[in-house]
Amino acid sequence: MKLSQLVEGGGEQSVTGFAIDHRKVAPGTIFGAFEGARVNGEDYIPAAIEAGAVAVVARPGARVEGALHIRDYTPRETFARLAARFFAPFPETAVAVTGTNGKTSTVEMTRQLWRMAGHHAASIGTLGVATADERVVTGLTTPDVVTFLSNVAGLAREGVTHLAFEASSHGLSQYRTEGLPVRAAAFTNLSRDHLDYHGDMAAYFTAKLRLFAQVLADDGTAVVWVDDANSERVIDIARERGNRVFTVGEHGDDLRLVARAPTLLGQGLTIRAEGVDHRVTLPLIGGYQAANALVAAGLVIATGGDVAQTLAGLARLQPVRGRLERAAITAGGAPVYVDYAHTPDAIEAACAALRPHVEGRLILVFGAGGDRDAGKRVPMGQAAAASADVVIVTDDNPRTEDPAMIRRAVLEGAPGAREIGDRRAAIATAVAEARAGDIVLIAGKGHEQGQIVGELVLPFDDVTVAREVAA
Ligand SMILES: CC(=O)N[C@H]1[C@@H](OP(=O)(O)OP(=O)(O)OC[C@H]2O[C@@H](n3ccc(=O)[nH]c3=O)[C@H](O)[C@@H]2O)O[C@H](CO)[C@@H](O)[C@@H]1O[C@H](C)C(=O)N[C@@H](C)C(=O)N[C@H](CCC(=O)O)C(=O)O
Ligand SMILES: Nc1ncnc2c1ncn2[C@@H]1O[C@H](COP(=O)(O)OP(=O)(O)OP(=O)(O)O)[C@@H](O)[C@H]1O
Ligand SMILES: N[C@H](CCC[C@H](N)C(=O)O)C(=O)O
Ligand SMILES: [Mg+2]
Repeated sequence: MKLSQLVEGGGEQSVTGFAIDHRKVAPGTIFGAFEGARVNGEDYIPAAIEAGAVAVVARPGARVEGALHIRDYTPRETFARLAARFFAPFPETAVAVTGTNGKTSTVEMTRQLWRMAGHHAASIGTLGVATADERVVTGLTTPDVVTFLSNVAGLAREGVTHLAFEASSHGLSQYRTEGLPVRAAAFTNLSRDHLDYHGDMAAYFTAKLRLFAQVLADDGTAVVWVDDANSERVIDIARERGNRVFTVGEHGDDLRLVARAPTLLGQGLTIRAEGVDHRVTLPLIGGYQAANALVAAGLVIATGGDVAQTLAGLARLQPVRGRLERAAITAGGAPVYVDYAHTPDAIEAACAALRPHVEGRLILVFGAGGDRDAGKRVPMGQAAAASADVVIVTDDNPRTEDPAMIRRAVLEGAPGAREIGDRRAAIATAVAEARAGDIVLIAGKGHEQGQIVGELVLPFDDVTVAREVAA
């Protein structure tokens, strides 16, 4: 592709790729120079040009000498749109999911439902880039724009026609997924997280709302979990733009959860759609998993899926890695679950999911991450104290912070809790103390394969450790 084909004023040079990191620039690259949270990418413009950049997308005030300056006050957006034109074509049906909790679960379930309907489907999110056959980990929930668009194009080349991806608030505010037509966008819920990055709840919500205000295609559908206090805002935005709105939940108009009854290994759901009641047994426990399954079904139906077939498919959903995953049974006969709850709301939801199955005590092991929203630590402690019977506070990715200080904040919210910093020892204690009728919940790390201490990632997997100490 020639530069002139991408931008007005561009010359006849060949464009060979896109980069947002000057270290990845090769001859023919278009470089995106953005102000970041850590450094200013504009400082690397000379080095990028030295390495062969033919054009630089940057703010009008940036100094660009020796390459075409593509000027824009929101350079990330322009960069993404140009990159999308370069990387296209993409899968014809792409849908996005945002919300504080439930994105990974929903995109995984959407992919599974599409596959059951015979589509070649993929998902992109915290668990990586996944198709029915393989999974490649990217490290971020919403990868950077170049990684994202090149992967999406790669999926299309492999024959993928249906893609569900997670739109994190960081990803939305950094325009990591712009330029790809989004046929349907889902909202799961909003609660406290990431205020270290966004500052306050209003800014955090605004970042998420951009999915509906700007990213969703003009003729796309907003799929909204209506039983969240913040859903009304999402619906208002979609209506103002003239988008179709598809509501899901106990108060949903399109998929109404009429009844939900926990069974030993799952739950019976009655879902009303187009005036007809569909009864399905979801093979997953917990209200939150029912919610995510319904939103996934909403996305599939909103993009052309058959209602009865899609709802019937819910009965065949496979568990999502690290989300209420049953890891082991203790010698005393208590089941041990691993879950990815790392917000106050998620801790409450994960405990509520298990509560109907607890005859004795719910024993919770969890911690809060370092270099992340410090303000969620006390509320996480409070949620734990209110939802579990025995609470053990431990470490979860202290990163560059002092783990004892993180635990102290969590314990402020859960004064009756025990403190065992070493995560393996904490899990071992919970497992040893559990009796028949109790349930152990290990929260916060889910699928994660490491404990991040300083700059080091020490191998650690809650499921494996639970099995080892329960053996
Ligand atoms: C806070 C945050 O979102 N940071 C991400 C973001 O950084 P940034 O744009 O602020 O970048 P910066 O490091 O200040 O650098 C500015 C610019 O200079 C460029 N640069 C920088 C250094 C250099 O030598 N040369 C160079 O060109 C960078 O590529 C960047 O474009 O862009 C970087 C490049 O794509 C990401 O690697 C980085 O993720 C960091 C590692 C991170 O930890 N992100 C987490 C918080 C995150 O994004 N999480 C969300 C949500 C998680 C969830 O709850 O699901 C996610 O989607 O994963
Ligand atoms: N719909 C929901 N309502 C409340 N809590 C939920 C919901 N879905 C998931 N959770 C909780 O959040 C945890 C993380 O779920 P999931 O990974 O699907 O969310 P996510 O939005 O992708 O998270 P992340 O922001 O880390 O990417 C789950 O393990 C569970 O404890
Ligand atoms: N994507 C989330 C995951 C947090 C998981 C928890 N284990 C932690 O490290 O806080 C984040 O980066 O904030
Ligand atoms: Mg996720």
